[in-house]
Amino acid sequence: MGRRAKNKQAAPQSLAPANDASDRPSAKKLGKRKADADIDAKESLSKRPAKKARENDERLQKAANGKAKTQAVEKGEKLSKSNRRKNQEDEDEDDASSGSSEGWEGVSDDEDLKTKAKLLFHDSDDQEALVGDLDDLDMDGEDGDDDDLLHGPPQELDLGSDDEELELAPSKTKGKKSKQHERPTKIIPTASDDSSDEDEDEDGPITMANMEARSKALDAQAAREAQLDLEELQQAAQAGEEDDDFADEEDQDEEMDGEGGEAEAFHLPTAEERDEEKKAGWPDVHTVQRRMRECVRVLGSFKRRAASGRSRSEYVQQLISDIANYYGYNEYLAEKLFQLFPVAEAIEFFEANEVPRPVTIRTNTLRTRRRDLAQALINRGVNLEPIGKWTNVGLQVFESSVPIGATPEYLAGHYMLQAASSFLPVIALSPQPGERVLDMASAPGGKTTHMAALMENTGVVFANDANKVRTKSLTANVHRLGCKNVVVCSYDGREFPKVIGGFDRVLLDAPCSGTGVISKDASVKTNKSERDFALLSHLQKQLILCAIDSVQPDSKTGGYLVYSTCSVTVDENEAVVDYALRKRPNVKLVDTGLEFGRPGYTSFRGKSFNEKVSLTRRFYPHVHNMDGFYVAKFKVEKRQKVKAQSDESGAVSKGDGAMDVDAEDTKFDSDEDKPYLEEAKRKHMKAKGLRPPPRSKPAEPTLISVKATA
Ligand SMILES: C[S@@+](CC[C@H](N)C(=O)[O-])C[C@H]1O[C@@H](n2cnc3c(N)ncnc32)[C@H](O)[C@@H]1O
Repeated sequence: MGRRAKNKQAAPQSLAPANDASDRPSAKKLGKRKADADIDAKESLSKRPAKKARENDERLQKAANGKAKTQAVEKGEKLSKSNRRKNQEDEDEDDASSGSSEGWEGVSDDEDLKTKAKLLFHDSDDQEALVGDLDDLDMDGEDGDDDDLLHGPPQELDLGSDDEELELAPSKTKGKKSKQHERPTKIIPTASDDSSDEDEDEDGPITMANMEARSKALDAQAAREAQLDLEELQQAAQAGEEDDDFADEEDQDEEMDGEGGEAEAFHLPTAEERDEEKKAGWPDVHTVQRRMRECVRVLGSFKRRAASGRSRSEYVQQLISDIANYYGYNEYLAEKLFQLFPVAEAIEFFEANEVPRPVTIRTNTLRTRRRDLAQALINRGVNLEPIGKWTNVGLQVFESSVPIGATPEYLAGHYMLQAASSFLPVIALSPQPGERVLDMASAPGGKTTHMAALMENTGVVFANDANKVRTKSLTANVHRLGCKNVVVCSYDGREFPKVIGGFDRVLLDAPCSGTGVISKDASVKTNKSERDFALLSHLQKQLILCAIDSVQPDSKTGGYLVYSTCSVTVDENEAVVDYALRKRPNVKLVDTGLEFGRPGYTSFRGKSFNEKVSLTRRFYPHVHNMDGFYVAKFKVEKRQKVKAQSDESGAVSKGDGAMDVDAEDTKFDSDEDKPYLEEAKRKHMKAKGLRPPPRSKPAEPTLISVKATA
């Protein structure tokens, strides 16, 4: 348990811009934080984009006064996890969104899958490695985390999950009167975000009558926000390097501290000192905070601020080590996540993982309309608002006097409790009425039921999940929501398209590490190792090839695959997509059609990916105030086996519009992952005090699809 995790659980964070113009890090949070709790609380609020700080200064001040009190108490104490949760509940009596995911988790049983996978791949060379992998997962099972690994993060699965579990979800506001003006942050900034408390009172609660007008106002506000963001970005670009501006502020702060005689010169521990410190026990939380702040500051302007003789990597190492300690991650994962962002932004990401995401529901349009649902829930004392203009079925719940997972409307299937990020892959896939669609890893069915609704209960959705136990909650949700076009089945996804193929569209919401949903399942912080990522990536690569092969390229209306995960790591996202592009030249990436999200990486730490990977989209808790998520959309075209033909001049040409596809080259390539898997296994054995076998000789490099150009 990290210092941060022990000591602090803030209220839901700043408003998150939905447009890409504002997809940049806001003020450098940690750098601004003082150990002083009051200031810390204010700064937590200051994470709002600068324009909001300008426009909402008064409102923020008010809010800060309230929050600072609570946080001051929290800061000073070391709380156990349960105490922390309790504290959060008390603190958030007025905060309907916080902590509500607790207790929704579906616990899955992977026995079936493991047995099945062993049977399935017993005969196949390609799959041998996988059988080994699953055995390895068994070893992990000793640590109790193989369930996650095989079945994806439970918290992602919770969000549309089992009824009983939802009913357990505590309503933080039970018995409290709905107070529109005290609502927490929202996923998308809207008109009311920028209005003062008085404005909000004037607007009053949402009713059926004013909902449309309110929606329009939200859209207009979002457009204004986008414009402001753009202006801000332009100003920032003109003003020069942001980090330096920020650092200057810090310098001033420090000078002031110095005047008060409080500032001490910062000493970056050496590697030996760090080791000693670890043995002796970590320094107090204030020291760690200060050190992190200093490291961020120095790394923001290294040449100017670094102590002489100290390298950048020393600061980075210290910072990662402190992040791991402070937020409670294993160092491997802390480093992996840290590497995804610029330094100051990384801190924002880790901070965001300490804060619950807003509670959101998806209207089931098979049963009701959003405005009718909203009105019915408002009448029950639920305080809610449309999520944003990018979805016409989502509602964000701010507070509720009834358990949101047990209202008559919920039981009648009028809505699904579902994370906003989970809407995205379905919006991207955009299944059409009358189509044949496969949801390859579908339990507990949040996305399946969304697709069934978009298809207006026509056509057919094959909802598959390898885990039989989990298909029970899937079936329950399918029934509750009145989906009549869904066929539930339970195969290992890697059996498709042998089981059945020829789909107009396929969704592969892949089993993943869950690094995007750490705020819901903190166990991810410590139970994911290098080996897990290697195994998961391997499984995801196998699944994606099967998903591609299950799409009907001739489909008159579709021919699409959407690949998604609730993880932010490159191994599970861009690397998998890039692999699919290499192995299946008959697919291409297309625009997801999603209005926001950051582009996928085209290069990352020395690895280069297909440049079209920038069409894929990344979503982050600290940027979009939704779970970390990744979405890629492929168009599958006809496979053409065209051998290269030399023209008369001897030059090699391809057939008209054809791709070079060689059956051998496009099989799943276990060899590609083999070294990583082996290395991971060696490390695992070493960690267990076992002697790893000698490294096998690296295989001769193989030629990939180069027949035409050879
Ligand atoms: C991220 S969850 C899916 C969530 C689901 N799409 C939803 O929206 O409710 C991943 C799912 O993959 C399933 N799974 C794991 N390995 C699988 C495999 N080899 N084939 C098919 N499904 C698998 C897990 O049981 C888990 O339910």
